[in-house]
Amino acid sequence: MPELQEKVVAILEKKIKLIKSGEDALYLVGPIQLPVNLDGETVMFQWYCWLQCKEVTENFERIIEKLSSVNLAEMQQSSVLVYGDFSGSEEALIRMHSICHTGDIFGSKRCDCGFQLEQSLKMIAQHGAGALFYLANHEGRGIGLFSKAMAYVLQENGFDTVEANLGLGFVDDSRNYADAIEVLRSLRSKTVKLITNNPKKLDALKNAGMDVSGRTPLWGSVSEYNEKYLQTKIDRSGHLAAVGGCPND
Ligand SMILES: Nc1nc2c(ncn2[C@@H]2O[C@H](COP(=O)(O)OP(=O)(O)OP(=O)(O)O)[C@@H](O)[C@H]2O)c(=O)[nH]1
Repeated sequence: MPELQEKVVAILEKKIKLIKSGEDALYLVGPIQLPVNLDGETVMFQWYCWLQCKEVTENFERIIEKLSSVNLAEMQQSSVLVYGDFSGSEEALIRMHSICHTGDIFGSKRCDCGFQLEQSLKMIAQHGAGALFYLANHEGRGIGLFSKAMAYVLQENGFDTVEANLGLGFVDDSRNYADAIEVLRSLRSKTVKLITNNPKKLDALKNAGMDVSGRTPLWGSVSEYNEKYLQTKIDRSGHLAAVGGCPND
């Protein structure tokens, strides 16, 4: 093996972990220090990214070798930002955040995603220990970005968010949390509290056998742009309204 490659493998081997997920492998790389700007303050998170692969091996050299020939930029990879003593602390707050190109990146006010992303990082840091999973294959509640654009066109023509997904031949919500749960399991075995208004996320964790102590709701402010979207979440998607309604609260 050429000297440069040997050096690369020696460094990376110490930072890669194999996690089995059914028949497949999840390769988790990290922790990597990530200084994040939260309201002008620099908050240090530990960042991990994972890759799902058919090949299950602890010979990480093989995985590293393959990277440059697989066009990973054309695919989606998810990651997690961890704060504090995540494995050891008694109480940890977690957020399973579904990617939202328009809300998280552009700051669109049609949804509450950008607000929830920033706010949950602040809540985790304030709490002292926790993790935000950024789930990159969840765009549009699982329909993908192009289809979400189509759904937005339908919404501009009177459809609500659920009708738009159904009208395009999708189910309302096809998100899967299995990978993220495996990664969570590898980082923490103690109880977690979930930041969400969505009971399906709680169920996904509980059904996978995770020890979930409850949830912390997170609603932003209502505006003329997101009013219908937020109301549809409560009326049709089963989200728990800001006041009452959740036995875990
Ligand atoms: N199909 C569709 N997806 C949307 C729309 N607006 C936001 N999203 C996606 O919805 C996902 C976020 O889901 P939400 O239902 O807002 O919230 P949640 O994640 O289920 O629940 P919380 O944990 O309470 O935030 C992200 O993947 C967004 O890309 C929309 O109008 N149509």
